[in-house]
Amino acid sequence: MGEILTSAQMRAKERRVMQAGEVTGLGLMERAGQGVLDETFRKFPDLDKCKAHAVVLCGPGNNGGDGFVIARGLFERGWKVEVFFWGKAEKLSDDARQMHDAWAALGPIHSMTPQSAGQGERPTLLFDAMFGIGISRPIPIECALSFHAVCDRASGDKKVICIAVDCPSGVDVDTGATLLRDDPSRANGDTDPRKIAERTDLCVTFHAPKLGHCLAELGRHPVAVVDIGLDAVPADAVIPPDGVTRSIPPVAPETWLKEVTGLGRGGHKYTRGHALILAGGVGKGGAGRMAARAALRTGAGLVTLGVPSEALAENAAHLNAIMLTEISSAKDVSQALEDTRLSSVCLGPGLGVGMETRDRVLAVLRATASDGRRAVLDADALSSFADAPEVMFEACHENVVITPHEGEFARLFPDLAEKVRISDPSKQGLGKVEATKLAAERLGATVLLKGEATVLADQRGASAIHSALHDRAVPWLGTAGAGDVLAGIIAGLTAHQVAATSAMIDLAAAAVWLHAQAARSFGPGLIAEDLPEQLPKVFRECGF
Ligand SMILES: NC(=O)C1=CN([C@@H]2O[C@H](COP(=O)(O)OP(=O)(O)OC[C@H]3O[C@@H](n4cnc5c(N)ncnc54)[C@H](O)[C@@H]3O)[C@@H](O)[C@H]2O)[C@@H](O)CC1
Ligand SMILES: [K+]
Repeated sequence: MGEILTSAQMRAKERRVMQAGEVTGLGLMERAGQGVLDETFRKFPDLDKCKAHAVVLCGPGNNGGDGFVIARGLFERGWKVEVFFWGKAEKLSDDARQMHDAWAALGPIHSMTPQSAGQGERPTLLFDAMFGIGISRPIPIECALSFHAVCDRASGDKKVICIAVDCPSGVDVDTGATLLRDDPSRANGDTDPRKIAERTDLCVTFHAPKLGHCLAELGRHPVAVVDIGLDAVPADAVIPPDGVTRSIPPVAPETWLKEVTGLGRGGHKYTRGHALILAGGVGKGGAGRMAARAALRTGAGLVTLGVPSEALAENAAHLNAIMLTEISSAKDVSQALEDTRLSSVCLGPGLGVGMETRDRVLAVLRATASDGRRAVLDADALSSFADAPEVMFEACHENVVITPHEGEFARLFPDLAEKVRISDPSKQGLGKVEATKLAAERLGATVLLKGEATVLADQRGASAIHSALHDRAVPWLGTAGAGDVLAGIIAGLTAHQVAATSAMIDLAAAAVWLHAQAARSFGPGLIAEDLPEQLPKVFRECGF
């Protein structure tokens, strides 16, 4: 699939497929409930050896309808099932009502309160079918407390396995954050009982992951996606292609990588381009050298490191295949870039924060503004504009990518970063994807916001998420200099002539994937210097 949807896109898709007469709401609900059960038994194969006892918490919307299907499915497997319901049967949608009644013919439906839910023996499984993608405000506290009451039942010695139906109740799937009420007595909402996502062991969603499933806040537990028959209508009949956030890597990463980067297509060192990396002064050149090495390992035909005159000797002692040139000022930058064989530029790592760096960035942006050459701005190149981000926005163009971490992002886009911290939708909070898209629009270029979940967006509205979570987690990538290497990989990929027709966001996404793949391939103990050295193995594994 490779697409990540918003809740609105998912609803649009459901409506369209139902209108086309391909499925009914009832059919979707049946498949959804059965799909959750199938995934649960697949992910926890020893369940049949456990005590066959489950609790299902059903809410007032269609998420609750899925819960009644799950209850029936478990009953048919011979499980003891307790169902608690929050809401009124007469207010349920027709579909959920039918599922409610089908369960009522098999077993009792208890009204959901923390007291009632806390009675009895701890079950093996707890299904959270209280609220799904339909919430717009924090969930009732009684529902959250009922969930915890089941988990904390006194009798029983095993931890309850918690399965979230579509999403943990109370989570805004567009942002991945739990919707909380402003409560001054609770600092940062840390102890708000509505944060039930932290107790979730598996989340089973439908058709495609939603944005929040791929972001770190919600993405701490595994997410399974089940097919409920919505592929009958092609996605592009419903959602404009650039409106869909793409999942990186897509289903066939090797083919995608070849297409986007042109790597493995042959050529010689000149067609593979020439990357210029600017490095800092005496004793500050390590970051730039690592970026340069990464650019060379990524396949740039030639790489030149530009350093101030006083740092030439130090760098000469470290470099062999990488060439060295003196760049001591913004004027030198402009002069160097008069050589149009230099096809990409990377600056920021180790450059130092200040006016000098700012002038160099502006010189690069001017020189590359209209000739298709690519520029990567990272680290100090970004922080140098903290006082006047609009100066950078003004000079940026579509062949630029900026690669901030959250701190650098907040320096350039303080208003957007602030909104990402707001979890109350009535106060107009923003998800990380939306914030990155707005930043890219403001910048007129590609923004790559680094993190466990890296979010990319460009000036045309395209977006993508690379989620290094669960089975793709690489915590050891959080090491000094790893960001410098990423900037270098982008410079290497964008230097190639064959990559000239690829959009910046695609090349940046390919770089993020290669970077994480190199870290995964090396494993724990990784230091940034290992990353470029690991790339040949990654390329070999891709079949280049
Ligand atoms: N045909 C469909 O639309 C399908 C929907 N499915 C399920 O349906 C879910 C979406 O259903 P709904 O749109 O009914 O939404 P939800 O079931 O997520 O919840 C919405 C219900 O809760 C109420 N509500 C929302 N926020 C509340 C709050 N903070 N406090 C109290 N009540 C609140 C709403 O008034 C509504 O009754 C999906 O997550 C999925 O689980 C699946 O069955 C697949 C098919
Ligand atoms: K749920």
